[in-house]
Amino acid sequence: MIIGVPQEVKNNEFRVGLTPGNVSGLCKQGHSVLLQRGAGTQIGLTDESYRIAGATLVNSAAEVYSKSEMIVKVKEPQAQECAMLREDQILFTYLHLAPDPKQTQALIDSGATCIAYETVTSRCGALPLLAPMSEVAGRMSIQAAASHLEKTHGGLGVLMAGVPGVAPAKIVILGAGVVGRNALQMAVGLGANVSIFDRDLERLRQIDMLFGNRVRTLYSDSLLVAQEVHEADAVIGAVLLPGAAAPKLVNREMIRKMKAGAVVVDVAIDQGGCFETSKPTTHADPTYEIDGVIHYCVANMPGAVARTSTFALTNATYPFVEALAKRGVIEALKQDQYLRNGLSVHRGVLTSEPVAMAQKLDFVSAEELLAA
Ligand SMILES: NC(=O)C1=CN([C@@H]2O[C@H](COP(=O)(O)OP(=O)(O)OC[C@H]3O[C@@H](n4cnc5c(N)ncnc54)[C@H](O)[C@@H]3O)[C@@H](O)[C@H]2O)C=CC1
Ligand SMILES: CC(=O)C(=O)O
Ligand SMILES: [Mg+2]
Repeated sequence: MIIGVPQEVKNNEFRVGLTPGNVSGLCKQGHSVLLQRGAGTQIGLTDESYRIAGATLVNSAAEVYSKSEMIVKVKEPQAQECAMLREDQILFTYLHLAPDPKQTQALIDSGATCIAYETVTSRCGALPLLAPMSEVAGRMSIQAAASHLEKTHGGLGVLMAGVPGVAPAKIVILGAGVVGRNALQMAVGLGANVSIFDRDLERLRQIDMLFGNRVRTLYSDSLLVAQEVHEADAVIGAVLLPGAAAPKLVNREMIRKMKAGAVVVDVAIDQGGCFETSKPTTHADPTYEIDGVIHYCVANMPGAVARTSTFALTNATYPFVEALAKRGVIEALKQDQYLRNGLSVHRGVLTSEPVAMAQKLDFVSAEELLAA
């Protein structure tokens, strides 16, 4: 198979879909890789290292898209990228379609087969291609909160850890999944006063066993969320209903009642965000203020630590790239129900039920469509 890797075009996005090691593995199996020149240069993955691994370097994204049978990338395709997709092509990347009707329509119109990293599942129902970036973003969320709590960044002027005689910051984490648990680990490490919410009691039990009374585990009840958010110095939004639009746990009224200079970091922004006041921001301009509360809503947080993130992401995605290249998309999807859970759009048909529900569209399940 001819596999194409374009350079990412989203704001301050320096991750790459495949590493030189991945390229070498694919070429040894008889596949060809077309890589846009410069795709990894910014993170120390030189064109020369890709060339030695076996990639053919091309000058433009247009050339990658026009000659490849499968496009492997990182972020959801931007409008100019959707326009280059073809009917017989496979797109393997993050999509985050639920809050994005324009991209959904563009992918349907393209006729391509589009598989979303974020809804591929594992045997136990986890999200193995989302998890590594959630680990990165979860850890970064506390760095972002700590930095924006500083006065020079518009914050309250609070040191996350406090000092002897002065209390540490109060951090509230909404969601105890991968993002939430990684945020928790960092916040506890810094000595913050942390509360974490979820509806999954098993997750809260595991946290309780690990952290004991250093952390408050709380069931996600709206009154309790309102009370904790009111008292918080920083709130991390980390909830997810896989594939669907994020539930809004914090409304405008709750934001208005927060302290001036408090910070909200809405990691769930890629699925529409869990604060009513959230809107996507970029690394170039990561924050805005509403009712005195600093909002950090960067939809590609791991892009800031793109070298770490590229290796973490491709460690998880590469086995699926191999399977798609070896078997072809139809056989790979038929043989692997977990990969099939990632299928979102196939030859002009939407196959994701949560996206269909979020956008009031029709869908056909992947099973039904592939059997036809
Ligand atoms: N902004 C960015 O750069 C990045 C964003 N993300 C996003 O972060 C979000 C979280 O991802 P993960 O932690 O991997 O998901 P996850 O599935 O591991 O965890 C989500 C948690 O939310 C909980 N939850 C659902 N509804 C809830 C409610 N009403 N109240 C409390 N908890 C609730 C679930 O029980 C689950 O434990 C996703 O939207 C993901 O796409 C992930 C990586 C990077
Ligand atoms: C998951 C995601 O949106 C990201 O890594 O950018
Ligand atoms: Mg206020």
